[in-house]
Amino acid sequence: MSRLLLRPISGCSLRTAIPRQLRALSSATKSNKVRIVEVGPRDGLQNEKTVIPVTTKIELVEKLAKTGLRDIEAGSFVSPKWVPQMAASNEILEYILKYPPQARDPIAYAFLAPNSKGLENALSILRSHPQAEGEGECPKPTVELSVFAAATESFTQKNLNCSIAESLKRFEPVIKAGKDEGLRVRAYISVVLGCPFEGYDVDPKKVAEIACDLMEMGADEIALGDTTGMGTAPRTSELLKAMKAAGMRSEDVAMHFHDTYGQALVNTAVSLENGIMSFDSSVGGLGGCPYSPGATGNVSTEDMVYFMETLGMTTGINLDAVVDVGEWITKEIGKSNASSVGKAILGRR
Ligand SMILES: CC(C)(COP(=O)([O-])OP(=O)([O-])OC[C@H]1O[C@@H](n2cnc3c(N)ncnc32)[C@H](O)[C@@H]1OP(=O)([O-])[O-])[C@@H](O)C(=O)NCCC(=O)NCCSC(=O)C[C@@](C)(O)CC(=O)[O-]
Repeated sequence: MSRLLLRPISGCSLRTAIPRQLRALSSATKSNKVRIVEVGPRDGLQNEKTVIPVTTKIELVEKLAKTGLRDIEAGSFVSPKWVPQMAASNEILEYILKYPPQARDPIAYAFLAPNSKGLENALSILRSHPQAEGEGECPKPTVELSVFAAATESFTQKNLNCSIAESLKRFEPVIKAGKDEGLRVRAYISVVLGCPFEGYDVDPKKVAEIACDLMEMGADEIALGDTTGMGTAPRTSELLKAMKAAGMRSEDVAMHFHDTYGQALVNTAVSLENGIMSFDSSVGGLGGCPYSPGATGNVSTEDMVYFMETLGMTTGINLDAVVDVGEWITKEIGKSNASSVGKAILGRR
């Protein structure tokens, strides 16, 4: 890895600018198609203190849908007392079902649900709004559900007001009902590489054990959350080895890196080397978890797309279009654009 240098040649398109040695990493993987899950409308906005109008959130989803992204996490059916910013998620889901955003490819819109109440709120909307066909050539969108566990007791208490065991007991019927409804279900595990309350002392075997439990309950995918951004390359590698040793397949795992310590792309490279092909990111680097003090945003989608494409991976995402969305949303909510690639491209225009 350390021998791989990123030196795009000015004036060339990204694909032709990729130095040959950089292709080594992508050719080490089975396919060069990588899945990027945009979490900006949910993880990116949930921690904002000023109320963001639902019209802005919908506009964000619509703009993202036009960039080639095929997975967009659009909201969260959690208690509004716990996370007030996500209170209008019902309106976002209703809008998506009634007026599917214009998109070239089918898009999966994901919503978090921490318990049966969240699930029922989401399902009642899904049942009362039969999904409209996409307009014209636009394909029909799908809706997915995400539950969210954590690897430490302290974080689980702060985030879900219960123990790890209780949270898993709650998720079982949520996952089952989601699957019975024909929905794809993602299961997050937070603080897998560091906890704001318990520090670096997170056992990779415990993470793998929780992952296996969630898969046995019927989850389609495990998203490993480095909520605090405390992950490092060796510890990411150790975690993924523990997942493999527990029988988890790399195709069932997605990585969700926050960039608080600037290690997200290094950890992404380590994950690629371990066969992971699904990564979360947030436009403009928006984000932070309300129950992880000091945690900043996810790695930005702009940086992730640039990183992947310069490795010779295919994302299907129009980088320039994402850069525009990142600049628009950060201005709209009065934040500075946290994407290095976004700022660099804007600076060169
Ligand atoms: C799970 C609870 C509800 C337990 O919270 P609780 O207070 O123990 O719940 P409760 O069952 O006692 O209910 C309390 C009140 O909330 C209501 N309620 C209960 N459930 C819901 C619901 N689903 N939707 C709407 N309302 C709900 C319920 O009806 C009741 O209302 P009241 O009678 O007082 O008027 C709470 O802890 C909660 O909502 N937590 C969510 C916290 C959260 O959203 N955190 C951020 C997402 S996780 C994350 O960001 C990490 C991730 C995924 O990005 C990955 C990573 O980076 O690591």
